[in-house]
Amino acid sequence: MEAAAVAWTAAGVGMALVYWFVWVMGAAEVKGKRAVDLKMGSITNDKVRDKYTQYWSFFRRPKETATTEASAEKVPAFVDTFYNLVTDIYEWGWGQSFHFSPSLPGRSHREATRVHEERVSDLLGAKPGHRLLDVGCGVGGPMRAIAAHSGSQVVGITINEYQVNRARTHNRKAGLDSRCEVVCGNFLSMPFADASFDGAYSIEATCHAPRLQDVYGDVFRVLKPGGLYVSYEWVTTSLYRADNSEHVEAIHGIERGDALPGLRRQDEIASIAKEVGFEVLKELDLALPPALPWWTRLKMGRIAYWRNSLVVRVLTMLRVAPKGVSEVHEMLYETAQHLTRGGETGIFTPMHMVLLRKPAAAADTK
Ligand SMILES: C=C(CC[C@@H](C)[C@H]1CC[C@H]2C3=CC[C@H]4[C@H](C)[C@@H](O)CC[C@]4(C)[C@H]3CC[C@]12C)C(C)C
Ligand SMILES: C[S@@+](CC[C@H](N)C(=O)[O-])C[C@H]1O[C@@H](n2cnc3c(N)ncnc32)[C@H](O)[C@@H]1O
Repeated sequence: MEAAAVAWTAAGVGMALVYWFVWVMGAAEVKGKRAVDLKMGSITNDKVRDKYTQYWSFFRRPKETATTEASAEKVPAFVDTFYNLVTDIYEWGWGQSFHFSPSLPGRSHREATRVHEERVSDLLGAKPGHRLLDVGCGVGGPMRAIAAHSGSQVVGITINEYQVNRARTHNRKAGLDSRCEVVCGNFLSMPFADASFDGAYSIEATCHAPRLQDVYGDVFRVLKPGGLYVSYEWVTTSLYRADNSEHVEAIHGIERGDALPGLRRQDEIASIAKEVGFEVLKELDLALPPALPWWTRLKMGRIAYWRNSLVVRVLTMLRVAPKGVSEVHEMLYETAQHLTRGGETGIFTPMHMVLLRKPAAAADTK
């Protein structure tokens, strides 16, 4: 009798622990995504591993993906696959804004994220009546913050259909669907009319473009003359040394784990903007002091990543999550180490900000 009671108690405690670990601890803090709801975008469960393998073999040597025209053309499709694989994990472990921001003393990550997004809105001078373009909008965290802060209309574009659906759901839930619209498409050739936006922005998204000229050129085309464009770019800084193997390893690690066809140098951005016709009004690395490190959030998350990895394994074993999720999670964990290294050494920044203007007298097309 006593043995039975012990067994029942142990079973009860076990169940409670699993519940706590997976449903409670594994649940989104403020993010709206729980571990038990992890999907791999529009990839069916039986294809997750194959898709991950295909992704990995394509981006294994990131620099080569941009150098031949044939492989550069394939980049958007592989970026789409990447976001099918990672979107739910990002939402679960990070939130609805897929970018970094400088830490703010005494303020939460959520607040620091919002401040970084509102800065874009303020740089653009966004206001009610303006129609803004969000280039590479993810699931729309920045779009909702900017629409709420400025009162403007925002149209977002993403290559990934699954993100379109997530973003629309979040917009509806936030009561912002009348001011936030989401379109599935390629930002290298956008389905928008010439001179149809008052302003545009991209937050940590154009780094996926094999040629920055293509995306900047198309943003230039859809902006009204006099319209402003703000971009937060992922770049290597002047501290990066191509003959330093540690530097090379960190940068390759960042490129491989983030679907990047080769990072650009910080000093290339403004000249590319000018090449397509923009005036450069401001250029600043927002990660430089007095800004506090953006990578501390990644470092602080280590215990949570360990827990997440266990949760993902348990869910895969229980067949709640598809096979292959653990590999994707592991890849992200390694990417986080490379990003941290890039931040600590100062060879990489994810927030090189440029404020650009299409000249008032510019022709409507590039
Ligand atoms: C701009 C891009 C994405 C930037 C970041 C939002 C993401 C870069 C690396 C991601 C993560 C790394 C570790 C994950 C962790 C192992 C997991 O348990 C929970 C999610 C992570 C923290 C995940 C979250 C998003 C990132 C920080 C790129 C793609 C251009
Ligand atoms: C790291 S996420 C950033 C999302 C959003 N800006 C944010 O901060 O939350 C990069 C985004 O760029 C989009 N993207 C990448 N390449 C694209 C392309 N060729 N066309 C359209 N969107 C693209 C991805 O689908 C994703 O939504």
